[in-house]
Amino acid sequence: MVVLEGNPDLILQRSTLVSSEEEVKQAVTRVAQEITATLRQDQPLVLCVMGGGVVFTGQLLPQLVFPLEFGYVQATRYHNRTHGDAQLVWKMKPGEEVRGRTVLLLDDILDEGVTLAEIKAQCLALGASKVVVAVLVEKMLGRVKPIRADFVGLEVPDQYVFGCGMDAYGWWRNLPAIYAMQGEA
Ligand SMILES: O=P(O)(O)OC[C@H]1O[C@H](OP(=O)(O)OP(=O)(O)O)[C@H](O)[C@@H]1O
Ligand code: HPA
Repeated sequence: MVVLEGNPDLILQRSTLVSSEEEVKQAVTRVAQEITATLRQDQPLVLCVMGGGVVFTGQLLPQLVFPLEFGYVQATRYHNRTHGDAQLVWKMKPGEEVRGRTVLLLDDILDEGVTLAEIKAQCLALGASKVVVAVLVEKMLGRVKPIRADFVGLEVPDQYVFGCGMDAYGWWRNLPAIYAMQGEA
């Protein structure tokens, strides 16, 4: 069996393009327009879900033309692997600043939904008045998830995808397009 883990060049060689850079840009612009139409009066607190959310956030924020505040949370359950643990590990929890606010969570991918469901629940438990979720991509699993995203840029097939903030064994978050890793669901 070929080991892809420490071999970023091989990972990329053995992948297929899912969404081009242009498709990603268009999706981000559409999502920005949808969010603006919905939240422009809300003065939301926008929270990037680090680290995967960083590219989507960086592309989206300058296209949100209304007053907002910005911060981040960080949690992981994949640990640079291709399957997630049941348990989410918090690195930076939301704090008191969410109380009474409309919170907009920005992440790269809604896959099984465990991560965003837990972050949303945490924000609500801390007194957020509303939590809205936007993701660059949603993986089409064909089954019910514990959360639905309010805004979705692109739908991707049930394969392990990377690029645009999403890692492949820790590599390639920097790619401007989205790829599927061969042989990894
Ligand atoms: O919907 P789920 O199945 O819960 O998966 C989605 C989450 O998985 C990834 O995070 P990861 O745990 O890889 O941490 P990272 O952001 O540091 O990559 C991704 O950034 C999402 O936050
Ligand atoms: N790719 C990258 N990160 C992820 C994925 C994926 O398919 N699913 C959950 N986190």
